[in-house]
Amino acid sequence: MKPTIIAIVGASGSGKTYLSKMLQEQLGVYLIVSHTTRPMREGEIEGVDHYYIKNAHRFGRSQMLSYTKFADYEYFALEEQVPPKGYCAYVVDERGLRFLKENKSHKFDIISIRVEATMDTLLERGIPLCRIMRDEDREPLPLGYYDCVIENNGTIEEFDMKIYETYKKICRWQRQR
Ligand SMILES: Nc1ncnc2c1ncn2[C@@H]1O[C@H](COP(=O)(O)OP(=O)(O)OP(=O)(O)O)[C@@H](O)[C@H]1O
Repeated sequence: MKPTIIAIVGASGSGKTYLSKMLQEQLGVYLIVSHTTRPMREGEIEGVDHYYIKNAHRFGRSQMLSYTKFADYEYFALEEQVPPKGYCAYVVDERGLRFLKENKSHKFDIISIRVEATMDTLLERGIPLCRIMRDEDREPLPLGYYDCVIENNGTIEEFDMKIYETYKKICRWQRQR
């Protein structure tokens, strides 16, 4: 069986990082850490949140699992970061997900999760407006494009529960393949 990549997509501040850390820490899913040319934000850690690099030139496109340019910064992961079997989680944007599905489906099973949060929710959680506005650069995909959609407008406990249920569903699908 091919390795399964759980690709996580959502607006800035919607809860993608939280979801990926839940999968990693509570459910033992391997997490693919992206490389990025974006500067490190306060509180972020090299190798945990991203690998922070000056430019992507020394990495060939053929080595890349997925590549995207977002708000003038490059983001990518390498194919060699995918474990040889089992599940891994990967936070990507819409362009990255399309690239993955179109170019890597012969090597990996790609299951996408969309995290949805309203503008009111993002503002209530204190997500800075500049982070929300950056999302204008995104190329939205219809909700039907995703395998799973998680609405994250409630409490963190509700989100935890939805994450757990979604992961169980993905495991069930993969067992039945
Ligand atoms: N249901 C929730 N209730 C309260 N806080 C939440 C909930 N979901 C996520 N958060 C918090 O909202 C903040 C933003 O979440 P997170 O960092 O996971 O977003 P993100 O989608 O990864 O954002 P970005 O793309 O900008 O990195 C975090 O502090 C997270 O802990």
